[in-house]
Amino acid sequence: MKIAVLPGDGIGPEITHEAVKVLSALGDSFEMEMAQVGGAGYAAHGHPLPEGTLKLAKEADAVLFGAVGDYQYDTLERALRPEQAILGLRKELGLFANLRPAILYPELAGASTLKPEVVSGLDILIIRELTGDIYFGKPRGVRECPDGPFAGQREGFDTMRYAEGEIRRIAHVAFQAARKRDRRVTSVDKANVLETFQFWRDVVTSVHKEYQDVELEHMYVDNAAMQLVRAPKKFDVLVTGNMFGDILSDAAAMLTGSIGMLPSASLDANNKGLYEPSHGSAPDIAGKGVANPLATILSAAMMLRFTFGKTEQADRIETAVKRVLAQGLRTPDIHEPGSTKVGTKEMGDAVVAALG
Ligand SMILES: NC(=O)C1=CN([C@@H]2O[C@H](COP(=O)(O)OP(=O)(O)OC[C@H]3O[C@@H](n4cnc5c(N)ncnc54)[C@H](O)[C@@H]3O)[C@@H](O)[C@H]2O)C=CC1
Ligand SMILES: CC(C)CC(=O)C(=O)O
Ligand SMILES: [Mg+2]
Repeated sequence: MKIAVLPGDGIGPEITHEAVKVLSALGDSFEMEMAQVGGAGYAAHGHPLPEGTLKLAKEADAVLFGAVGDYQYDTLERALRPEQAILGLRKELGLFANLRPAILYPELAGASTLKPEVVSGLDILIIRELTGDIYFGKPRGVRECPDGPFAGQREGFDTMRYAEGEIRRIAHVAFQAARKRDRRVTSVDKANVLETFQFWRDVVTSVHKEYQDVELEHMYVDNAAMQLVRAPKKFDVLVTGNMFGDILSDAAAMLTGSIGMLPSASLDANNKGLYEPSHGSAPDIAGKGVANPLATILSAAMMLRFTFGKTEQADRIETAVKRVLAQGLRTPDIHEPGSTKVGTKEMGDAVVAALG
C-alpha cells in the first residue's frame, strides 16, 4: 500500500501533515513517500510537476495531495504555473471522476451561512468530470480577433468540448453511485446555450436507459446554483462537467459550514485515485497554523474506502472527525459561538486522539 504524498504550496504542507499523522496512527503499514509539486516543484526543479513527482504518483497506489498555487507564481507563463501540476496529474493518471461529497455534520448545523432547517441532514454527492471540458480543450490562447466590431484587437479564447465516451463514463459513475444512495441523479448542464452541453444532455439521457431504477432530471447550471442555496437537500447525486463542477462544489462547501470541510476523491477507471481537499492553497492564511485540516483528513478516509477497500479504517477516521466536532473543537474558518478555537495541529492531534 504505497501512498505518494504531495503537499504542494500554501497551507498544503500544514494540512497534509495532519492527514499523514492520522493515517500513521491507524496502525496499518502504509508506505508513504513525499515529493514536491506546484510552486514548490517549480522552485526546486524548475517545473510544477517534476518528472520524479509524476513517476512517484504513477507508481503509487494512491496520491494524497494538499493544494498548489501562490500569488508569486501568477505571472509565470501558464505551463509553469503551480496549477498545471494538479491539472497534469489528473490528465496523466486518467482521473476523470471527481467525487465531492457535501455532508453537513449535525454539530455544524449552526455554522453554515444558511439557516439550519435548510441544511440540516444535508448529504449530497457532486460528481464532477475532471479531465475534459474547457479546462483542457484546445485550441486556446490569445490571438488577433478575426472579425466583428473588435476585429484586429487581441482576444482570449478557450475551447469547450466533450467526446461521447467522456460523457458516457462519468454518467455511468453517477448512476452507479446513485444506486448506493437515494437513486436520484441531477445532470447539470447549459444545454439551452451551449452545443457541448446539449450533447452532454443527450448522451446522459441515453446512458440512463441502462439505469431505469434511477431517477434522472436535467437542470441548467444557473438554476442549479440557485437551488443549491435554496433547497440543497432536494439533490442526491449531481453530475456535471469540469468547470460547472468546480464552481458548484465550492458553493456546496459553504452548506457544510466551511470550504475546509469538503473532501474529494479523483478516480480512474480502476479506482486508483488522488485524494485532496476541494479547496486551494489559501495563501492568505498559509504558515499561520490556522487552516482547517479536516477536508484533507476526510480525503484520506476516502482513500482508504475507495482505493484500499479499508472500510473499517475509513469509518474510524470519519467517526473521529464527528467526535472532535462534538467536543466543540473548531478551526477559525468555522464561526460558532461557544466553540473551542483550535489550530491546524491541535485539530489533527484531536482527531488522532479520537480514533479509538
Ligand atoms: N486543487 C488545488 O490545488 C487548487 C488550487 N487552487 C489555487 O489556490 C490558490 C488560492 O486560491 P483561492 O481562490 O483563494 O481559493 P482557496 O480555496 O485557496 O481559498 C479561498 C478562501 O477559503 C479559505 N480556505 C481555503 N481552505 C481553507 C482551509 N482548509 N481552512 C480555512 N480556510 C480555508 C482561504 O483562506 C480563502 O479565504 C490559487 O493559487 C488557486 O489557483 C485553487 C483551487 C484548487
Ligand atoms: C486549480 C484548479 C485547476 C482546480 C480547482 O479549482 C479545483 O479542482 O477545485
Ligand atoms: Mg476549485
